[in-house]
Amino acid sequence: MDGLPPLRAVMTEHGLDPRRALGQNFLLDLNLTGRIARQALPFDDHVVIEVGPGPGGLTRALLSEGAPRVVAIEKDPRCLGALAEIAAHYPGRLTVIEADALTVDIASLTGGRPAKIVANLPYNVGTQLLLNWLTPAAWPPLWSEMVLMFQREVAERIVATHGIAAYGRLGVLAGWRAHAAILFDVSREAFTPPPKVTSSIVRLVPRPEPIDVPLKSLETVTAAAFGQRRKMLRQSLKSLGGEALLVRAEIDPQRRAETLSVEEFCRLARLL
Ligand SMILES: C[S@@+](CC[C@H](N)C(=O)[O-])C[C@H]1O[C@@H](n2cnc3c(N)ncnc32)[C@H](O)[C@@H]1O
Repeated sequence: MDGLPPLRAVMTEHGLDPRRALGQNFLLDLNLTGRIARQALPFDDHVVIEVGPGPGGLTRALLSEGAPRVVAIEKDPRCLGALAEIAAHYPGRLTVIEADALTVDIASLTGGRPAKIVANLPYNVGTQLLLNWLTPAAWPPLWSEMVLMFQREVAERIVATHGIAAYGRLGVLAGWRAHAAILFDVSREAFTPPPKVTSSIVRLVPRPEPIDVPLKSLETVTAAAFGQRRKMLRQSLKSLGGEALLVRAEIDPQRRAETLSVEEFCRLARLL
């Protein structure tokens, strides 16, 4: 399709037998990776940051869909040969960094240009990576859009709002910074090897206006509230001021955590 060898042949040539410890469930169908890459259009002058390119299915799709510049961070050195072939096919457009993405400051990769993050994330570190990108104090964030694959259950927690069973700390932190939506599901069979569960593609875009509140306070209040999510807030927030705190925030002390909007959590956090 793009003049490069089929991904299955690439895996054989480079000895890329998938490793579970690295969350390696590869997408080998370029039609599917193309569909994912197109969710991040238009690329304009954005740098696309991809975490975990593996044998390069999504990387190839991003480049063939016109991303002017892709910076890919991969922890597994076995993938570097296959990725170097892609870089040679698209001169000057792909940079591969061999690193653990958890330790990379992505601000150092954009060269001051706007960025989009597009990735089929390793499941074991996906949530932590998302939190690393969501929570820096700087506003606007350096990403103008993220298109990310998660296990469906995690995706549901990211997009959940108040009143929904999956709503919890992750939904509050995501909602504090971004508007998030599930775009479509990807079945287990699409991966090599198939994971245990269905996956979903999530899009996040920054909120139009930031909500000014210290991250630490927001984490403290959501941890306490959702740590005892069945209890009334006057009980679950007892150690943080309980009823008096809730009254100051003009929130009914008899409510439960999952009924509070992101804005209400932020109001409470600001009073801590
Ligand atoms: C789910 S696979 C996706 C591979 C490829 N993007 C695809 O869609 O076929 C996750 C990839 O992330 C890499 N990876 C795992 N942990 C990582 C980390 N901490 N930092 C960077 N890459 C990591 C794995 O080696 C693997 O290539």
